[in-house]
Amino acid sequence: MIEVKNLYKVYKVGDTKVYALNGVDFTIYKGEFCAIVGPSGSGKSTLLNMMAGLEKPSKGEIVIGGNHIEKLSENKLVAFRRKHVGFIFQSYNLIKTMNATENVALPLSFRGVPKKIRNEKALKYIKLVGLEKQKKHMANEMSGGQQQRVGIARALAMDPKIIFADEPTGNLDSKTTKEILGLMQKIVREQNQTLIMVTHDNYIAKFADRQFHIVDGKIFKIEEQHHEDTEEEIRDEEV
Ligand SMILES: Nc1ncnc2c1ncn2[C@@H]1O[C@H](COP(=O)(O)OP(=O)(O)OP(=O)(O)O)[C@@H](O)[C@H]1O
Repeated sequence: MIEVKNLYKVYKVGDTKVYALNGVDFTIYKGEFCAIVGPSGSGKSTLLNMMAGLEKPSKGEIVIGGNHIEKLSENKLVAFRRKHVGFIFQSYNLIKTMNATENVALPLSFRGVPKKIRNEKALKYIKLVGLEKQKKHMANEMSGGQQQRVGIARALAMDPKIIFADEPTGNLDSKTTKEILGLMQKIVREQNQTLIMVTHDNYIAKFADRQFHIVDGKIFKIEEQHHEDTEEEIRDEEV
């Protein structure tokens, strides 16, 4: 699904060069839930932004579904993101004066989907994330965990090939964090979606099928997680 080859991103700060990405290589397969995990400043957001086509690499290749996205023009990148990519943010970014279902339906209206179809679709995904009872609740009448479920439903309703999540549970308590990560695992499995999550937290990264550990702009370890074992481990650990 995504091939990253020999990827570099160098920022110039005054006279010095910051190597935010320093030769990154990996492949992510369709249907995988991957975590990019590393400390603050290690290059996680830079890597995510590059894979999502939000920033251009200094060197290297990013091939998504056969397309070299580092070679696309800005207009083509916008079209690529609209068609293939979904985002889940830490801060949810919901419209406060709209209810849960309307928030999920909104991006579909930008795509020109007729009202009846977008409402049906929005409701389907609201149900999938377990919010049927709250479907008419305004965004600001919901808990953080419920708002993040709406954020997940909103990303999924666009049928993206790839979903990027940047610290998606950053504002949530430990119980809700587990619920949201469990939901993300379940959805990736059921819908055969590809999900890439960025986090600084090793515990959170364990919910992914594979973890890419990054430090100083380099991937130094790729770890596979067998979730039958993880559940035990996770139960024993503090969040
Ligand atoms: N626009 C920029 N200009 C200059 N340096 C940048 C820029 N963006 C990022 N950097 C530098 O690149 C490195 C990687 O930053 P990045 O934001 O990717 O790290 P991160 O792992 O996502 O950190 P955090 O967890 O704190 O968000 C850091 O040293 C940062 O200071």
